[in-house]
Amino acid sequence: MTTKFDTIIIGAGPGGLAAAYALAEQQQVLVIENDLWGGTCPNRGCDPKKMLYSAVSARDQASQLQHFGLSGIPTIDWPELMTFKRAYTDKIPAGTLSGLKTANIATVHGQPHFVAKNQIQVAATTYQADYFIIATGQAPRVPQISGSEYLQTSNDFLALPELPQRIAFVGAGYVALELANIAASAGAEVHILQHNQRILRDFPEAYTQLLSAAMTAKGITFHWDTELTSVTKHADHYSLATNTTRQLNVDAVFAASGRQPRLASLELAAAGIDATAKGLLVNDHLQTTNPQVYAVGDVLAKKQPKLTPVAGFEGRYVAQAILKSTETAIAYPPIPEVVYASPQIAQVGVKLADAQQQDEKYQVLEQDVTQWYTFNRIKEPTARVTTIFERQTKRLVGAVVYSSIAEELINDLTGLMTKQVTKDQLSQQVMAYPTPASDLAYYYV
Ligand SMILES: Cc1cc2nc3c(=O)[nH]c(=O)nc-3n(C[C@H](O)[C@H](O)[C@H](O)COP(=O)(O)OP(=O)(O)OC[C@H]3O[C@@H](n4cnc5c(N)ncnc54)[C@H](O)[C@@H]3O)c2cc1C
Ligand SMILES: NC(=O)c1ccc[n+]([C@@H]2O[C@H](COP(=O)([O-])OP(=O)(O)OC[C@H]3O[C@@H](n4cnc5c(N)ncnc54)[C@H](O)[C@@H]3O)[C@@H](O)[C@H]2O)c1
Repeated sequence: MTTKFDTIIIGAGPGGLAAAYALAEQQQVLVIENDLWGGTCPNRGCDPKKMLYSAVSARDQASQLQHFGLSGIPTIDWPELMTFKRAYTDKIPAGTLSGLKTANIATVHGQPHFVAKNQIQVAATTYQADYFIIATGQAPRVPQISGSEYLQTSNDFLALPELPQRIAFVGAGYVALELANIAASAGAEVHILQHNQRILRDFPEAYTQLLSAAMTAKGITFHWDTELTSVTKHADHYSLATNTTRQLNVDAVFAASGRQPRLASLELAAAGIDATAKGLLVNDHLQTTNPQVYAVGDVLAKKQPKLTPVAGFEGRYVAQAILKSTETAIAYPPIPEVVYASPQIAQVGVKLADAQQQDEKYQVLEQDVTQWYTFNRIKEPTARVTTIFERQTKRLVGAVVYSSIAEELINDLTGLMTKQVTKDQLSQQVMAYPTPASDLAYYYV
């Protein structure tokens, strides 16, 4: 049996779904998913992580305000926190599926593979389309070492019914730091094994050092220059051997050393699509080496950060390209990145290291804002904001924020950057006071 659609989308995460809804107004669209409808972000990523983080950030605020009107630091009840998380995540797959059906988008659950340039097969059915969009995202990469079968991933962490007492994370990127912070706040003994001496390699080192010091002060142990070489299971714990003489005994160990594109089993060669270990190769219109097949989201080999809003932006762009309502190359706006630790680190636009190397082009304003009213009111131990301006135009082109309210501030700064708002224009706007936004003019040169 062959069934014909205008566009077939593989993967029902934020990227695939954004494209599906944008196309469905004018096209017959099929979405194929082989796991959870909704994808990583709402099921096993951003959203459940941040539900756990809600309790952590409330606890952080309470501990900062000890002796400033609050006494007693709340404790985190892990099983209750997980029930709170599940009340959200359990509804995602069915809710996503019903949204697709309401929008008249056809759905198939199963494992697809290409059989020709314009045909894909799921079980016994072959589906044909004018266009395809691959939006299959990434999966955690698990190091292939002796005992790797005992390594868990972020998927497992976000579903832990009980919090293990002693936990190790391998890697010191987004996933390791955010989950380690949650585990430590909830009362676990936490170890981070990092193969070099650098956390969050894309963020400025001066800021990441502040974060690793804050996490160390919270009781998290960083094992620098440490590579996990094997995991051995014992009756009631795991022992971790490393390249150093140190051996570590823990109750759970999580691989957080990066993610890899989910492409196996799609049989890309049958459709003439090229990929590397980093993901699908696309041109600046997000077409793969088969021009009828587009790709969006985390599955791309790209320099932009692999984040939910980026996947959604790409999904909407590809829908426009397929509907012929745009012929121009994709133009990404400034993309804010936030690491939800305690505190948060956020950045957007021109990287601080690049700006510092090009003094003739950029003016950098670095401010320790700890004593400013906004941060003092909530007793932040340390808060920093750096803004970067293009000298010639005086335009705000980049920012870095280290604070528990970095997520709000970086969005405000990203909005100003995207709309190219000058200091004079900003002074024409009245902000509610006192709020983080009412400080914005002070971040301008
Ligand atoms: C722990 C964690 C926390 C995160 N936190 C944040 C955050 O705070 N903010 C943020 O912006 N980003 C965050 N991210 C990243 C974010 O989840 C991704 O950028 C986003 O989900 C990418 O969307 P996508 O549609 O490209 O891929 P995905 O969301 O991964 O969706 C891909 C879909 O394709 C399906 N699929 C895969 N292979 C096939 C196949 N062969 N056939 C059919 N279907 C297939 C998958 O099952 C999945 O449903 C986090 C990620 C993780 C792991
Ligand atoms: N807040 C957010 O927006 C958020 C949160 C979580 C995840 N994410 C997304 O998910 C992606 C994946 O996150 P991640 O933390 O898994 O990856 P990452 O790339 O951020 O970090 C990987 C870490 O593993 C280390 N590493 C790399 N190779 C290794 C090896 N062979 N052995 C040991 N360690 C090794 C790296 O030095 C780094 O510390 C992020 O890049 C981001 O796109 C975003």
